[in-house]
Amino acid sequence: MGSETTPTRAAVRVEDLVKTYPSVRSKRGTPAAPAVRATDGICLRVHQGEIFGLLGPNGAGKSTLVRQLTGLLRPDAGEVEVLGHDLVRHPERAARLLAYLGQESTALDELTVGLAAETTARLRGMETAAARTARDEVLAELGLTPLAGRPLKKLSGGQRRLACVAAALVGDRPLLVLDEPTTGMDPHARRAVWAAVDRRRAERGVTVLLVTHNVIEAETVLDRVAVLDRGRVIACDTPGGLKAAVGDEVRLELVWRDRAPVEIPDVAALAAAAVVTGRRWTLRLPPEAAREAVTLVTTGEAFAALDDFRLATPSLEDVYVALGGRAVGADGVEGLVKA
Ligand SMILES: Nc1ncnc2c1ncn2[C@@H]1O[C@H](COP(=O)(O)OP(=O)(O)OP(=O)(O)O)[C@@H](O)[C@H]1O
Repeated sequence: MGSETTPTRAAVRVEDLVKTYPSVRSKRGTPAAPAVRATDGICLRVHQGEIFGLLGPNGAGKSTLVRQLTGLLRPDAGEVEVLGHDLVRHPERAARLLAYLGQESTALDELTVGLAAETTARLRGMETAAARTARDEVLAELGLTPLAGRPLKKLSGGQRRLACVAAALVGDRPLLVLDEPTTGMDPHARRAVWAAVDRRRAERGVTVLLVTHNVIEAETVLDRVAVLDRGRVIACDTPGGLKAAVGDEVRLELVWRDRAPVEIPDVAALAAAAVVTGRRWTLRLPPEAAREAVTLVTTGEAFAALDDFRLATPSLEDVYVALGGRAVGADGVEGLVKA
């Protein structure tokens, strides 16, 4: 008995969640907007203490899903349970269970950074003295102490976002729902955010549900990730598991100095398999074929025309492309990949 592992408790359980935004009738000069099924039968389990990511293209339904999870948007059908509480029947319980950082948060704009954190802590039930201690701790943790007296509306985009993260972190909620929390932040601020999140997970078993477009960040912070597309979960696994699912192909990126030497027949053959973006070619090849391609482009005439090359094992971005044909840039910019 002692050797058996106890099943991890689900912090979040979502069952067959559906939300359709109704159609909007046409008005003079504007076309009618059809109904949109933004979440289409989503089922998810997020374990306690997990950092769980939602990844997917624009309009996939991520924000709609998290707004339903946080009790802000009533689903048409389905179940949402957070730490054993039914949030479809009792959406008012969400405030006690979770902290939600939405994509656009202007509610705190008039307050100073210090007051935003302190007021949020008070609203979450802390006494004044405890709220002030929590405020000072979180501002120090995120490097915001020098900005404590500045109103949020007078900060830069990244600083304001960091102040909103500070407000989300005070008050010790067991579930943090963060919709693109690090947008606009510099690497220093991003690291401070992830260190603060990790500390709460390690010390208090906090669960984190994170919406992100940044696949590189996702690879480094997430325990598991669900990929959403058109309101459905199309894959759910660890980043490693998802990458294994795309096979053992490696990615070869070639950047040509001026133009690719396609008059060399072997280079022309590579071109046929490449995704071409200006001077950059991206190829996905079995390891042996990738080795041959590297030999080809690093010798003779082809090498003279080559500016740079990179060989990499699959990334989450490759998983994404393999799953849906869309690419997400490390900077969060999306585009359709022409196969
Ligand atoms: N209030 C609304 N009324 C009508 N349609 C909406 C509304 N909000 C979102 N939608 C539509 O629902 C779909 C899902 O939108 P949602 O904002 O959930 O996507 P998302 O994955 O969060 O996208 P992004 O990555 O751009 O933030 C989209 O087609 C969107 O146009």
